[in-house]
Amino acid sequence: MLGYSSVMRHLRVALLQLKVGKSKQENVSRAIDKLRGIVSDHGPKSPSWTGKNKNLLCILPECFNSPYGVKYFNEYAETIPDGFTCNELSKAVKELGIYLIAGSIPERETAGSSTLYNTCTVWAPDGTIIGKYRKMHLFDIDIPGQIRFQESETLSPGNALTAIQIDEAKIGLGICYDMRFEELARIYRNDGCNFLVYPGAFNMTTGPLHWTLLQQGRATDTQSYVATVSPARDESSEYVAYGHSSIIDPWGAIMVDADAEETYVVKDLDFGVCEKVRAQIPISKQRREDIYKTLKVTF
Ligand SMILES: NC(=O)CC(=O)C(=O)O
Repeated sequence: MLGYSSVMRHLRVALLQLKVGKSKQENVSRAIDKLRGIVSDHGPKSPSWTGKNKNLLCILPECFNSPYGVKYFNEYAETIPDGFTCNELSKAVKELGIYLIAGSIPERETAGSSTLYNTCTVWAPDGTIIGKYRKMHLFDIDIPGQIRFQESETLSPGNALTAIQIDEAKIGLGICYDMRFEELARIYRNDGCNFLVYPGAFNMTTGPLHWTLLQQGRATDTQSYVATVSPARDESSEYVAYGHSSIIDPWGAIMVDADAEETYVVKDLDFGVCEKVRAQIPISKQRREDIYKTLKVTF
């Protein structure tokens, strides 16, 4: 019984920090080629498979089929699940036998509609979608002289949380700017999640300051694993992504940081660690909901 539960607690996770360019077809086929490479080196039939894992979960970056910029979203948007990108992903996960959190793509609500979202789809090895999440907090910031970005000029916010179960991992989804909102992570934690996944594309202003700090914060708050997946840094693009796709463990320690170039990283996550941290530092039982609820904010 002990052996069985320890087998089931491990999930192998691969983050693909993809180079994203202007051709949608090339972006999608490049992602799928890279996934083939990951599966051949780290999938269940590879020599590196530990025997502890049941499944391989691969994760793509935010906006992996389109340049990240408000002027591109309408041109690149597709309906889900019948657009080009979803068709290709469905075939790929079936061929490769993997779970896939497909970063995000610009989504058109229905054919002919002008309503667009920044949307993450989650795929099972049988080629079906098992989750869909629309970015809830839009990235609208203005730091004079550094960066102004207003996703709300072309995108609408999603209004629903999405959690999915893969083996022992209960995964709460967010996209990039969502990581700044601790309430979202708290709701996922309260709902039993032990893994938070944020495809993201921070930039060269906010990335060095906040990217790792926020992930460590969310991991420490929720005593969960946190993974982020960014596009690779491309100094020649209009929006320069920070890179540094990472996994943070439930203690808040950095397990892996992919730096800036196109690459992938693979880690085996043991969800027994969440239980240990939660038992040893039992903050979720020590929360003073009685005070938080009645506290009058006077400022
Ligand atoms: N791109 C984003 O959604 C968020 C970001 O870059 C930031 O919060 O900084």
